[in-house]
Amino acid sequence: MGLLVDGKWQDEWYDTSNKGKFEREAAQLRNWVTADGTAGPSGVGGFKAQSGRYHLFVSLACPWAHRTLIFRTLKGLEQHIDVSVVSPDMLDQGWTFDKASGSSGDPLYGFDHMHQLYTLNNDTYSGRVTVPVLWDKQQQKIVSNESSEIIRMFNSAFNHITHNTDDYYPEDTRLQIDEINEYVYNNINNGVYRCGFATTQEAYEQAFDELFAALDKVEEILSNSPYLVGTRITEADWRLFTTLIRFDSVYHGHFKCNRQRIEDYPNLANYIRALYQWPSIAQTVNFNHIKRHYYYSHIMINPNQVVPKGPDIDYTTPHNRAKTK
Ligand SMILES: N[C@@H](CCC(=O)N[C@@H](CS)C(=O)NCC(=O)O)C(=O)O
Repeated sequence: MGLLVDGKWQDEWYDTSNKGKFEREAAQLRNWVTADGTAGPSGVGGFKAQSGRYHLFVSLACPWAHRTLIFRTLKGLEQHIDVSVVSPDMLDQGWTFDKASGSSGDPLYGFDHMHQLYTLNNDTYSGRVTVPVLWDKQQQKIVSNESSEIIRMFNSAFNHITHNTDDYYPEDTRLQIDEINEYVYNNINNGVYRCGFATTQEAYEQAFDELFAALDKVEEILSNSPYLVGTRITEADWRLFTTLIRFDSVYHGHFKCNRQRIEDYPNLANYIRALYQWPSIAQTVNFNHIKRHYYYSHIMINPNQVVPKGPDIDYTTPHNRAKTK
């Protein structure tokens, strides 16, 4: 685990010097692929949607990268955007393309490490080397390393190429989607990390209480509504899903999020199955990479790197949720 400082790799754990709290660094590379190549809400223009031009780098373990894989599948972008998978083991060199430990390798440059891609993009980059990364093969540049924005690009920028007009961020519910995203991000998506990476009892307990209050709240919402925002599935559901699917296998034990499991929430247990069983979604979920990454890479938390065998949860069993697109 480490970061780049002026383009040089340094092996360093997260800084929790603010009262033991884990504070996630904001993603820095924020350009947008758009249908016509004009600039998006941030960054510079010049990234026009074209088949075969962009490459997605992901970890199958990472919940943020998982969002982008889900949107690539939902929006029929598989033939238009290739993917490389990093090894689940993120140790002193950060993410690697080591095929022996489960990476698909780097087909573009044959790099060994993800940080080499970041320094190819900018040889004086300072910051964390995170996945996902959306790479522009034409300009040899990182378009974006922010998953919430990559999924918005995938949602609409390539529609004229794929003719898939499914919309997971519909105009009429954007305000509600943004509002629930913010809440779920702070308390659940990032909330589990705030529990797991806290280095004081106080910081952990605060994150823990906020996490379970938020899970109670989404359980309540889902008792009255098929999805987080009304009757249609939206990006808010997919963003929640990638945390829920890792919860019982990893966050409950490794990150000490153990008041209860997702399986113990009646609505969430059914909802997680409805999303898991959504066409082509199960193939984006890899429990081997998920468990291996967290338990083997976070030596600060699990110094002996032993990966638990359980739990044994079957997400293919029937659920009671209506299926409405
Ligand atoms: N804001 C980013 C966060 C991505 C992120 O933190 N990814 C983690 C993997 S789950 C990572 O690459 N961490 C490496 C590090 O922090 O050094 C996004 O949503 O895309």
